[in-house]
Amino acid sequence: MKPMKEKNSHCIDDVPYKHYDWARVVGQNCENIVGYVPVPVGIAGPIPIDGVEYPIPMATTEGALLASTHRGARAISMCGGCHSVVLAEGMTRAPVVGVPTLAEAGALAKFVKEQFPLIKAAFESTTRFGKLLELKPCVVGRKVFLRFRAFTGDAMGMNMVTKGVDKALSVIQEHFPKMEVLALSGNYCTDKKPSAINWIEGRGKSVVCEATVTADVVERVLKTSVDRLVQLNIDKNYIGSAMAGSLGGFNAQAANVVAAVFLATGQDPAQVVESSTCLTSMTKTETGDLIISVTMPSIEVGTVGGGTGLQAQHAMLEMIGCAGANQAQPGANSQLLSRVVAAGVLSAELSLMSGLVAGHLLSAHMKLNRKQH
Ligand SMILES: CC(C)(COP(=O)([O-])OP(=O)([O-])OC[C@H]1O[C@@H](n2cnc3c(N)ncnc32)[C@H](O)[C@@H]1OP(=O)([O-])[O-])[C@@H](O)C(=O)NCCC(=O)NCCSC(=O)C[C@@](C)(O)CC(=O)[O-]
Ligand SMILES: NC(=O)C1=CN([C@@H]2O[C@H](COP(=O)(O)OP(=O)(O)OC[C@H]3O[C@@H](n4cnc5c(N)ncnc54)[C@H](OP(=O)(O)O)[C@@H]3O)[C@@H](O)[C@H]2O)C=CC1
Repeated sequence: MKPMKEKNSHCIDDVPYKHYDWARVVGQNCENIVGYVPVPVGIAGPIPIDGVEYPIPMATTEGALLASTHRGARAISMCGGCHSVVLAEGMTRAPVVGVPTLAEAGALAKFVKEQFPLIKAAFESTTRFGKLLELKPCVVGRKVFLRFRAFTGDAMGMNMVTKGVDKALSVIQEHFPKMEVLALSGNYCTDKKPSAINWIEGRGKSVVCEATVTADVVERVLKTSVDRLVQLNIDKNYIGSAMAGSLGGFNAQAANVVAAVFLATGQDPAQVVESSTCLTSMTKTETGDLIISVTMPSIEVGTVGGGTGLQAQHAMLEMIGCAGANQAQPGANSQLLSRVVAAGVLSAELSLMSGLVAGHLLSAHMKLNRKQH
């Protein structure tokens, strides 16, 4: 396959297109191709996560972001690393269907709960790896939203789940012949939009990551104090975000790391919306050290499918040690990637919050994020 370079060459001469594996791209990743847009990629860390060191690959054009994440990772590493827990996982898809009466809407909601095994079997007949975990109905007048939640192994799972849902709906329709599928996605999923449902119930991987950073390292590496960090976390990430009416934005810069790791590892960049919802917590221990954690209920990542098979993105996943499908334990690779994302966010939160307390944000960005003319 040759890209459409010649056709549009009057305006896209500077867009590179050579030396790219187009055969892999076509039919999976892009249409109307004119080339590719190179984005610089760097590596923060490594950072020990649950006793093993991992690099954090990040693609970005924001100078100071890698330096900041690296500093946070270094401070955490000096104190023994971080710990993570994947609390839950499950990709969701919620079609909206219409029925002729409210009574039928109620009956449908009851049916999907009572006949879950039947629906699960239909869903799982479409995939080797997908496992339907839950089906939550939401009745609004004569419309019913059906939020399917499934384990998707090492895939992020949107195609997989949508395929399974389509099949499940055809089985439900046999029992509700007047049911009309209005759309395979009814926004109650919720994919690529801010929503309280993902923040409260989770989507993709729900991960918490924590580290204890000694007061000495806070002072030497981060140039601030535990007390000042804890206080700013309350003022900025809790009170400031509350006053702004924030939805899952109780953090300083989670989206910075999520976006950069997503680009570097072939994730769907639009899912940064919900994947970067995060609450950053900071407390002081009895011995005066800092406990910092990030709680991230909807990290949507995969190590197979999407852009994860592209050469450079695959190489980044290989470097972490989670490329492709985990044959021994499907899902273990994508879980590891979600923990690396959370550890990167933890590092960046620690460093930016320290930079803000110390008054270094502007000077760091003037030095690393703007060319001196
Ligand atoms: C820039 C630093 C790290 C300097 O930090 P520093 O403490 O002055 O630097 P240092 O020279 O003393 O070095 C300390 C460690 O930082 C790292 N480090 C230091 N410099 C580099 C570098 N050039 N390249 C790579 N790593 C670097 C490195 O790990 C080093 O240790 P070493 O390994 O040398 O022993 C610090 O001032 C900082 O982190 N500032 C905050 C900047 C930041 O977080 N920017 C992120 C984007 S802000 C944004 O987009 C979101 C925002 C702000 O709008 C959100 C909001 O509303 O809050
Ligand atoms: N359809 C939609 O509505 C949306 C699609 N997307 C896009 O969907 C794509 C991602 O979809 P996704 O389903 O993740 O990927 P793919 O569509 O690439 O499908 C991945 C498939 O890989 C197979 N597979 C092999 N090994 C494993 C393993 N260990 N674990 C899991 N699956 C394995 C599975 O096949 P099998 O199931 O046959 O067993 C799985 O369905 C991205 O490009 C994203 O941008 C994003 C948002 C919405």
